[in-house]
Amino acid sequence: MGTDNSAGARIGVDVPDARGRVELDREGRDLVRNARVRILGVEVLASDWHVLRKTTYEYTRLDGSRSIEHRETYDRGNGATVLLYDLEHRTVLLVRQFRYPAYVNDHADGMLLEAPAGLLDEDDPATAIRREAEEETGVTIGSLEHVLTAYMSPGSVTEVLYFYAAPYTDADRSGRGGGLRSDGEDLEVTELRFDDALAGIRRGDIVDAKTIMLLQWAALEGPFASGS
Ligand SMILES: Nc1nc2c(ncn2[C@@H]2O[C@H](COP(=O)(O)OP(=O)(O)O[C@H]3O[C@H](CO)[C@@H](O)[C@H](O)[C@@H]3O)[C@@H](O)[C@H]2O)c(=O)[nH]1
Ligand SMILES: [Mg+2]
Repeated sequence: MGTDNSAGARIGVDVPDARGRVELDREGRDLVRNARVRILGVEVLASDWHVLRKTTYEYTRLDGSRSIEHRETYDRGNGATVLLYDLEHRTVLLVRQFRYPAYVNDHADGMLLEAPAGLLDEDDPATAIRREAEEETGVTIGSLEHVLTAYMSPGSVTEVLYFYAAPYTDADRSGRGGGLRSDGEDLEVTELRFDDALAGIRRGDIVDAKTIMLLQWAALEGPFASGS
């Protein structure tokens, strides 16, 4: 966390960071829902694109003893994702894109095959996923089904992800997709047979958690469940 040397002001706390944000250290200070947790302090470690905080709290353990704990949390807001499926042709529409965090952590080339997804920004989850599906795949979603909601990495990432499913046909593929070039996005829209996508999980070709969850949901109790 940088400081303004002249006044010792903290960027993103006392003075605006690059995105104009201040008081980023307020998040979580007023949490009282869990009587076993008493928030003692919140420190902003970084505020560039998203926000990394270090929170200190007193925790009452199961045996009644208390301990002081520190947790770093990466806050990039919440997100939404959708499985676009074509029942008649038994296909799904995924996007392939470069994911640096996977690349730096042993993925062969960082080109991950994923369900379309995006951050909510200021929108509600359903509005956000309609926008992202259009931007990333060119599909205009009609009916939309909420499937589940999950914390994807609750040990360190605050994000909650809203999962949806929606049918598509060729006629719904009005745009080109590919994402927003201005945001550095460069996505390849990929239509796969559903069974090939499932096999891709087994082979280790599909390694993105939200995509695996949606495909397994579709096989277990979604549009491609046996008997449906
Ligand atoms: N400059 C800059 N840009 C960033 C940074 N991190 C992300 N971006 C930009 O922020 C945008 C995020 O794109 P979205 O489509 O809104 O989000 P996403 O990365 O696809 O995230 C989705 O998938 C994630 C992984 O499963 C989910 O975590 C997330 O909730 C969402 O569903 C992209 O344009 C990306 O280039 C950063 O550190 N710096
Ligand atoms: Mg995206």
